[in-house]
Amino acid sequence: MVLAELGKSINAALQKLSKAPVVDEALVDQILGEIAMALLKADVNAKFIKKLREDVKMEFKLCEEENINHQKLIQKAVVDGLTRMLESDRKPFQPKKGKQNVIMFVGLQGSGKTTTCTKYAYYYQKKGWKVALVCADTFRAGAFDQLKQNATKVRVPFYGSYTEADPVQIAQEGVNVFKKEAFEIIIVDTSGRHKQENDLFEEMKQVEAAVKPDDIVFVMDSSIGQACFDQALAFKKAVNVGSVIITKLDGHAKGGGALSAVAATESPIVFIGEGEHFDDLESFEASSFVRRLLGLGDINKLFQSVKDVVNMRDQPQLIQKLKEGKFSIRDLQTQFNSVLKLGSLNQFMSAIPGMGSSVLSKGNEKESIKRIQRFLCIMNSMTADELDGEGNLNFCRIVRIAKGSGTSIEEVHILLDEHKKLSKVVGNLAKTNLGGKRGNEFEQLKRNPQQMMQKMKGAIDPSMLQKLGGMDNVMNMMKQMGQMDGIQDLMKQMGGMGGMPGKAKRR
Ligand SMILES: Nc1nc2c(ncn2[C@@H]2O[C@H](COP(=O)(O)OP(=O)(O)OP(=O)(O)O)[C@@H](O)[C@H]2O)c(=O)[nH]1
Repeated sequence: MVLAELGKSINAALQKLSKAPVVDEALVDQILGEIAMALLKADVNAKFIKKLREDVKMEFKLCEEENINHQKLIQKAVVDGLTRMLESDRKPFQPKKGKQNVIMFVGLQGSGKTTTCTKYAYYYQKKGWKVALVCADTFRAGAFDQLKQNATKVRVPFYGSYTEADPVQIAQEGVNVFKKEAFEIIIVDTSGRHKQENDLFEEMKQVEAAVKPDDIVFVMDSSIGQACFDQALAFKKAVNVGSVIITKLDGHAKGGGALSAVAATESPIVFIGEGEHFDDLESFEASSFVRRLLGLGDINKLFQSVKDVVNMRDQPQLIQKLKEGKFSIRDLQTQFNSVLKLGSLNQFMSAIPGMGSSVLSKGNEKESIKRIQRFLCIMNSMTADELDGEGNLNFCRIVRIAKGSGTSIEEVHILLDEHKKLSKVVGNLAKTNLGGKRGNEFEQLKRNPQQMMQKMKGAIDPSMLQKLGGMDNVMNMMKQMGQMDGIQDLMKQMGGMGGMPGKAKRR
């Protein structure tokens, strides 16, 4: 069961609450049973599931008599329970600027340790840190070459040896060299090992003693399932693990093992790996993760992605057009090009409440990107008039565009339909004037949620409202947006991105 399926199963169980005429203890027990089954299938440890059931049940009992929305209450209790499971009491290690932070990576063979070391190096290098890599893996033939190639690709200095067989010596020498050169983050990649390999565990302890790391990161492959707990525990017992990185969450991972790793190591998850590229590393925040898992959307992440990629000063014309409710095929083309700049399309899509069902998010990440690329091919085959028009193309033109782009007539129709839907959303949002001439109106509305709700209800197409997860979800988005800086700019951007299935950008 992949993570998205876990989210779907939990949601399906929760939906029953909203359909039931009466929410009583028996129904709650049945729903919790279904959620427990879904979590078990996703490799979540039975002990945690039991605790979650107890917590949710207690929450329900406390409020059973009250006249409140029980579906919301239980959904919140499930979200909170899962979030608590994924959080550790221990604060994640934060490297200190201007200091020499030594980070040692440990993990099982093939867990993605070497790849993750490089991702970690690249992540900090992009943020302006002086980063270096040391290869202390003398166990696996080719490990040094792999790290060397990776380091070269991301232009991070590296240290290793083809001749020296003692990993402890290499680790120590490498760390000393980079410390002298005032590198701020020195990453030590160690040999991968199995739990049973006592010699290698001993070696890991010696490397730890030699380089005295500021943090030890345990890298765990999310697909190893229920074995996670024991494996993580074995590493924790051997060395002072301080952080966890879960890899391969993009694949057919069950994900539940992540919970076990947190419990066994008593250490926080700091990042998750979601692909083989060096920028497929995402900093981890438990509540965002759970909200995305359950398809509830994560508006903070959405805006961060938008802020990361979209420089609004570069798009004044687009913003002006959006204010006026205009959205041409060329605008769609601009947005699709931005989508491809974002780290991950599906991550971005999952941050938009209710957007999981869009044509652009169907299938896996690669399929979605491919679909966008094909849409871009279609748009590249259009004339300037067609790009700047409103998308009312006659059949002859559609046939010509399909032929010219090497796609099909059906695909051109799908693109035009998507564009039509989006233009409608943009038009409706413009009608609300959320980013328009009377900019202060939004400020006033923000202070009056009831009035805001009425305005939004009238302005948004009912089917789009459903896509956005209903009025409550939209209001939640509003609330979250209200707490953010540059809210009006972001609202304008939502006009451009909004409703727009798949506005991710690839860096
Ligand atoms: N899909 C996916 N693949 C990953 C991810 N992280 C690593 N991989 C792949 O997993 C495989 C093993 O990764 P390595 O980095 O070589 O693993 P390792 O733990 O260093 O291996 P040892 O040196 O043998 O211990 C490679 O093919 C990586 O490209 C991820 O987040 N997602």
